[in-house]
Amino acid sequence: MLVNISIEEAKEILLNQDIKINTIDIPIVESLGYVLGEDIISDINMPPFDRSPLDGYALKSDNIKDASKENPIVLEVIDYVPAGYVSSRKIENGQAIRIMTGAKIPEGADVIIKYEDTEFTDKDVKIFNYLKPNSNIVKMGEDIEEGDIVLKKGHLIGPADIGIFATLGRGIVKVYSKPKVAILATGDELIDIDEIPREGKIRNSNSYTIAAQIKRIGGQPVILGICRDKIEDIKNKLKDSLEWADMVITTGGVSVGDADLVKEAFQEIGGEILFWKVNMKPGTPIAVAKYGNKLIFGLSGNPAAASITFEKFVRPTILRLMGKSKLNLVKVESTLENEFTKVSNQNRYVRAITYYKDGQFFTKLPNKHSSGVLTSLSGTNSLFYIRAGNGPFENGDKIEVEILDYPEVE
Ligand SMILES: Nc1nc2c(c(=O)[nH]1)N[C@H]1C(S)=C(S)[C@@H](COP(=O)(O)OP(=O)(O)OC[C@H]3O[C@@H](n4cnc5c(N)ncnc54)[C@H](O)[C@@H]3O)O[C@H]1N2
Ligand code: MOO
Repeated sequence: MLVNISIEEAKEILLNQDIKINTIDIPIVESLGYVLGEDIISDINMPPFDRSPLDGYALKSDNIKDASKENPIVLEVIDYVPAGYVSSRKIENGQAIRIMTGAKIPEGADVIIKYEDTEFTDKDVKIFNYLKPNSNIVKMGEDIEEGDIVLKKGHLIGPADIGIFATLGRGIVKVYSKPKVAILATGDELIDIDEIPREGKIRNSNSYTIAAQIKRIGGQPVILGICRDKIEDIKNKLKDSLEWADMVITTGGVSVGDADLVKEAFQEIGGEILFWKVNMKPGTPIAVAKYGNKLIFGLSGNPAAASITFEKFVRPTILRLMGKSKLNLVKVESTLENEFTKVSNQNRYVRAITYYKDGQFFTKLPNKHSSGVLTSLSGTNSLFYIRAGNGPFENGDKIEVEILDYPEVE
C-alpha cells in the first residue's frame, strides 16, 4: 500500500486507473451538458441545395454586365419562389425570378440581387449594378457536407450541438452517462439532519455538501445515510452500494484512531488500496481503493478536508466517468486582498473567494481555516495552493488560484 504520497502522485495514480465508463441513448433535448459518446457523421449536405441568403431577384450575372444607375437593365419577372418551394421555370436571358431568403436558386440563375438595390413591378425588375457570378448564393454543403464528422465523440454538448442533431434528423444520441455516486457517512457521533443532537453527537453535513459538489459537476449523488463505526456495517453498506453505484465516497474513519475502520473495510470487501494519506492539508488521511473497475474514495470526516479532497481527487474521476477529458481546474493570477501569515510545513489548499473586477481577479481568504470548520467554505469558489514552506503572504501579493466555480463580476 502506498502511504504518504504527494498530490501529484495521487493524481497520477487516479488518472491511470481503468474505470468503467457507461454510455446511454437519450433524447437530444436532454443532452445539454453531456459528453457525446459517438461520432456524429452527416448523411446530408447542409444546405441541401444552393439557396438564396436574401429576399430579391435571381438572374443571370451575364445579363447585368452593363447595368448602372444611368442605364439600368430591365428584366422580365417570370416566377415567384418563396422558401420551401422550388420554381419549375428555368431562367433564360432577359429574365428574373423573385426569390425569398432560404429558397432554392432557380435553374439558370447565378446571382441574387437584393430588393433594396432594385426597382420592381409585378412584371419586371430594374437592376442598377453588376454583381459577379455566384454573388449572394449560398452553396449546397456550405455548412455541412455529406460524410463530414460534424461532432466528435468526447465533445461537450452545447445548445448549438442540439441544433446540429436536429438538422441531421437525430432525435436520440449516445452520451456518456452521469455517474451514480453513493455517499456514505461513517461515525458513531453522527445523527440525521432531522434529529436533535444529544451530548457528543453532531448532524451529518458531509453527505449533503458532497452531494451538492457532485451535482454541480453533473454527477448523480445518492445519499446512503449514516453508518456506525462497526466494520461489518461499513462492509455491508459498501458491498450493497457497489452493486449499482459507479463510485462510492465515504467520509470519516480514515485516520489512525481506534474507530478508523474504513480502510480495513475497503480491503476486507476485496478492494485494493491504491494509496492512503496524501501530503496536503486539509485532507491528509484520504484513502482510495479500487474495487473491480470502480473506485472507492475514503475522505476525511472533517468537513473542509472532505470538501477540498473531493475537488482535487474525486472531481476529476467523476469528470472522467462523464467522458470528459479536461480535468484540471483553471488557474488564474489574482491579487490577494488580505494577508495569510501561516507558514506551513505541509502543502496547503486555502479556501478562497475570487472575484473579477476591471479586468483583474482579486482573492479574499476567510479567517477560519481549520479542517473542521464548514462555514468558511461558504462562498468558496477557488483554492489558493501554498507549497510547503512558502509564505507568509501579504495584502496586494500576486498569487495563483484554482477556480472551482465561475467567479462573479463586480
Ligand atoms: N493521532 C492522529 N489523529 C489524527 C490525525 C493524525 O494524523 N494522527 N489526523 C487528523 C486529521 S489531519 C484529520 S483530517 C482527521 C481525519 O479523521 P477521519 O477521517 O478519521 O475523520 P473522523 O475522525 O471520523 O472525523 C473527523 C471530524 O469530522 C467530523 N465528521 C465526521 N463525519 C462527519 C459528517 N458526516 N458531517 C460532519 N462532520 C463530520 C467528526 O465528528 C470529527 O470531528 O483526523 C485527525 N486525527
Ligand atoms: O488533514 Mo486534516 O484534514 O488537516 O484535518
